[in-house]
Amino acid sequence: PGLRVDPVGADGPSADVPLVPGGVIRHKHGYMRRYFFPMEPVPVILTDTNLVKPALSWNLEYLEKNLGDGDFSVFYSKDHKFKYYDQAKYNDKVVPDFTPPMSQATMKFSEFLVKFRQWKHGQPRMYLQHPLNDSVGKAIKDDFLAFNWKWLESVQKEHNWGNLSSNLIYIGMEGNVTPVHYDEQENFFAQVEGFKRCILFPPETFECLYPYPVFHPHDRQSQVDFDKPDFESFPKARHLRGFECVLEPGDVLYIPKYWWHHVESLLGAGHTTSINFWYKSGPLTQVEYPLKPQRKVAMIRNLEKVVTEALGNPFEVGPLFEALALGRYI
Ligand SMILES: O=C(O)C(=O)C[C@H](CCCc1ccccc1)C(=O)O
Ligand SMILES: [Zn+2]
Repeated sequence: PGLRVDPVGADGPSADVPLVPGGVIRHKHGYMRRYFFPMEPVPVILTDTNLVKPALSWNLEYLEKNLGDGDFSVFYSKDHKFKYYDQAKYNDKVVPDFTPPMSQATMKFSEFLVKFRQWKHGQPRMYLQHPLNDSVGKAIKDDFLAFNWKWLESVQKEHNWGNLSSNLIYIGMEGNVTPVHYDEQENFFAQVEGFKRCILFPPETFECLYPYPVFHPHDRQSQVDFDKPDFESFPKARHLRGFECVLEPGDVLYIPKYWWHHVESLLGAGHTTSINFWYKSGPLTQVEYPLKPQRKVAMIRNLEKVVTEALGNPFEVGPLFEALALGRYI
C-alpha cells in the first residue's frame, strides 16, 4: 500500500512532518523514513487473531483512567532513535567510554501523559515501555484476561515454545524508531493503536548487520546506522535487503527468535501503542544438519562468551580469531 513518491513532489511532506534528513516516503497513513536498502513486503501479517481485541479500546484516555497508580518506565532520546542498552553490561564497565544513547525515568501514567501531550519537535522524544503486570486497574486486568489466550496457547504448544516471559506495552511518539536488533525470544507483536512500520531481516543477515560484541551494552543491536551507514567499517551492509510492513490496529506480526527487526512509528500519524508477547524457547531440539542460521548465531554468541572469559579480556578476542582464521580458514 505504501506509495513511493518523491517527498518534494506535489505531495511534499505536510507541515507536521519535520524535514527528515534522508527523506520520507508517503504511506496512506503517514510518512516513513527512507533507507538505503531495498525492501519487499512481509509475506504474512496476522489480521484475524483477535489476540488483543479487548485492547483496541485502549486509547490514552482509557489507559489514564484504568492503568492504575503504578510507576512506568519512560525512555528519553535526544534524537528519534531509542537504541536499547543493557544496563547490567553498562555497569560491568567492560566498554569504558560507553555513553547511554537514551535516559530513563519512572513516573505515574498521568505525569507521562502531560509530558507526552505537551511535547514539541526538538524536545527529547519519549517512549513508554513497561511490563503489563498486576499493578494495573481492574478494567485493564479484565481486558488482559480476555486476550485470545486460547490461540496463543495452541501456537505455544504446537511449536514447543517455553513459557510466556513477558508482555510489554509500548507507547511511542510518531516518528520514534527502535533501531534494528534481534531478541533471543519468540515474539508475537500486537499493534493496538496507530501505525508501526516493521522491517525484518532473517538471522543469516548477521554478516551484513555487524552486531556489537556480546559483552557490549548494545549486545544484540546492529552497529549499522540506517540513517548514516558507514560502509567503510561495515561494507556488507550494502547487500541488505529487508521485509517491511506497516501494522495497523489489530494486526499481529510474528517476529521469530533471532530475526532482526527495526520498528518505527509512522511520521504524521499520531502516537502508537503496541503489546508484545515474548516466549522463552522450548527445550533444545535435536541438532539437525545443515545447521539453521539461528543455531549458528547461538554458536557465535557462545564462542564469544567462552573465548572472552578464557582470555579475560574482550580486546584480545579479535586478534585470537584472526590468528586462528587468517591464512588458515580464510
Ligand atoms: O517487541 C520487540 O521485540 C521490539 O523490538 C518492539 C520495539 C521496542 C522494543 C524495545 C527493545 C529494543 C531492543 C531490545 C529490547 C527491547 C518497538 O515496538 O519499538
Ligand atoms: Zn525486539
